[in-house]
Amino acid sequence: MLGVGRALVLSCHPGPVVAVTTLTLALAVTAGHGVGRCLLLTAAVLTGQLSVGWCNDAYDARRDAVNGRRDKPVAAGTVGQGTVWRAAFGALALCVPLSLACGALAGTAHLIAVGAAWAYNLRLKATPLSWLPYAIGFASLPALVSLSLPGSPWPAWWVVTAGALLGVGAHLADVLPDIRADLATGVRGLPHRLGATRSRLLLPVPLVAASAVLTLGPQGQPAAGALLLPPAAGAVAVAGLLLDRRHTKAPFVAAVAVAALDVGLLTAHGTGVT
Ligand SMILES: CC(C)=CCC/C(C)=C/CC/C(C)=C/COP(=O)(O)OP(=O)(O)O
Repeated sequence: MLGVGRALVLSCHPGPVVAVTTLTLALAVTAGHGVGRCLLLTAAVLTGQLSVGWCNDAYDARRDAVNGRRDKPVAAGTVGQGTVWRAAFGALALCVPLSLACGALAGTAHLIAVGAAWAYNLRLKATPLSWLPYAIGFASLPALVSLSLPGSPWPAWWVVTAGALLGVGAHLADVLPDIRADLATGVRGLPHRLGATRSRLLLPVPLVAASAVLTLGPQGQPAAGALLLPPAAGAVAVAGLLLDRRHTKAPFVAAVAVAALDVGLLTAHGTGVT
């Protein structure tokens, strides 16, 4: 039983689940939500992320086994594929009412993103549009947080644009370590089509652009400290790329660190998300 629980934790893509859920909580606090609403938003995003992560591992089990992925519990035989599918649908069944409890528009924005992420798992990750579900997913988070405020205000264009750019960066960073193994099993998303070298060169671009949009987008003169954000984002992205020989997840950790810096800027300057 303990073994199955552990395998389910490892199978849900725990790193991205924790990162995306924590960033959403930080955004919710920044937007001025109370404790109860922060917990509801966090629960909606957590269940969505769990459903996406489990669906990904259950669907990819055969491919992961061919690639000898011992880090994948279903492929390694530690947990049954059916168990992980049931977990994915169970989490999705919780995600729907939790999302809609955040508000009809807010919940719809989040559920479109979760649907796009399932479409990534089942089809889009092997197409030139592999980046799109990530862009939709990350752009939906400020939309969920903003539309869940009293009066359902629309999120500011710059926070949605920055979210979409961070999503594209997260996609490039997530795929980089697996490009060769993916190509061997016929997965040809955008980073695979660009190739490892061009994907590496491209990775800092959306991460720096996201930080620049957040710095320059809000009305008024940006604070002097805020102008340091885009170069800092570039430095973090390049550091992630330089460290990836020793730590394959370094580019993804760098992308998450840039997102955390971006949310930190919003919090520090009280800019909010609307
Ligand atoms: C807010 C929201 C809904 C965001 C979701 C964005 C999104 C499309 C996430 C996909 C996450 C995921 C399971 C990637 C695994 O990809 P992989 O199969 O290429 O990598 P792997 O080999 O490590 O499993």
